[in-house]
Amino acid sequence: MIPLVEKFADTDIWNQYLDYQQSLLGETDGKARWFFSPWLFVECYMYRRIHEAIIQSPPIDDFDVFKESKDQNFFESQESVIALCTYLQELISTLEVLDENQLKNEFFKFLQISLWGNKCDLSLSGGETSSQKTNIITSLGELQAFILVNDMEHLWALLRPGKETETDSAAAVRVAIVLDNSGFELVTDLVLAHFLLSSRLATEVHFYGKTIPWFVSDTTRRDFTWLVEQAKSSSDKYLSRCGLDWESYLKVGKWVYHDHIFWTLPHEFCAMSQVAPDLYTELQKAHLILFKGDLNYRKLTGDRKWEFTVPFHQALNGFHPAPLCSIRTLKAEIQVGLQPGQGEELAASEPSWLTTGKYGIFQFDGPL
Ligand SMILES: O=P(O)(O)OC[C@H]1O[C@](O)(CO)[C@@H](O)[C@@H]1O
Ligand SMILES: [Mn+2]
Repeated sequence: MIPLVEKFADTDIWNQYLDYQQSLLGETDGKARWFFSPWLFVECYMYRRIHEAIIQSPPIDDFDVFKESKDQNFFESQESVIALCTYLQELISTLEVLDENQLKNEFFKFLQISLWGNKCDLSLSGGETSSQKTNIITSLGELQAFILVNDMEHLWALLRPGKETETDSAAAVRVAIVLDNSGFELVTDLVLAHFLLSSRLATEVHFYGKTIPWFVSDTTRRDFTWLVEQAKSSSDKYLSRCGLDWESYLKVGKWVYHDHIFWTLPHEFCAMSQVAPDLYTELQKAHLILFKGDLNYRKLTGDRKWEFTVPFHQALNGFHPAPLCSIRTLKAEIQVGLQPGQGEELAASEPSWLTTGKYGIFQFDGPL
């Protein structure tokens, strides 16, 4: 693990972190290196080194090596994307007549769509195609059995109409979504955000993406804008309707896209208030923060070898800008907040339960 040389916004922080990792090693350990240093660190470092190679190579210094596969994932998921947008637009026209229970059911549906959308990342599949080919809405029922931690009720309690915390019905309700993968997963997140606004469960949604190409399929500002443009220019009337709505949400500021270098640093999130206090302050403005995906979960929990039953709140190690929820399919060998015996039982019947993306969680850490 050699220091970064090319001057970039995060170069110094990265090199300090390399020194820090080296300082954790004993005299006989040698240099920090692949297969020896913590996986979270070396894996992030690999993607940052790819970026270093690119920025050292004008005129392709803003080339995104993963762009083509991200775009392909979106195109290959067309049918599912259209099915989702059709469902959403038709639902919106009936929203006024839904009672509270029906609204809650729809909210839960969009949350689950966003959860299973996280199966579609390109890092786990080694860059091989990982698009969504079936209609996810009709599969939600059978997938429910694979949700290991389900705190959706807490999210409802936090956002539902007439919630206890509501003093002024016109008050702003900000939901933050820390994005993960572009392509199909991003569509599921946008559809969820669209539903939140249309149903007035939220008044503004803030998205957080990556400043550089990351873990193959993660969303950058360019991916985000590209996807909205693609939707807009689609020949499908529901998808193009969604694209137009998304564009206008962005224009009027009901949707805001933010990037910050912190998301592509190797630090766990409990270091955010120190390393990126401005971002921490920004997140504190949210009523609820949704963290999408596996890598965010690893960073939330510090990617440590926690016991399965350790409370989520403890694993967060003081990270609590606002009530937050991880929405993640399991792809890495870490999981906290399970019932006693739950992890052991799964391990006995299915040794790869932690890494295949088959299982999912909605894991919530509420108001303090
Ligand atoms: O896109 P996600 O859900 O963060 O998944 C990425 C995951 O894939 C891997 O790169 C490989 O399993 C993990 O390191 C990482 O946590
Ligand atoms: Mn990802």
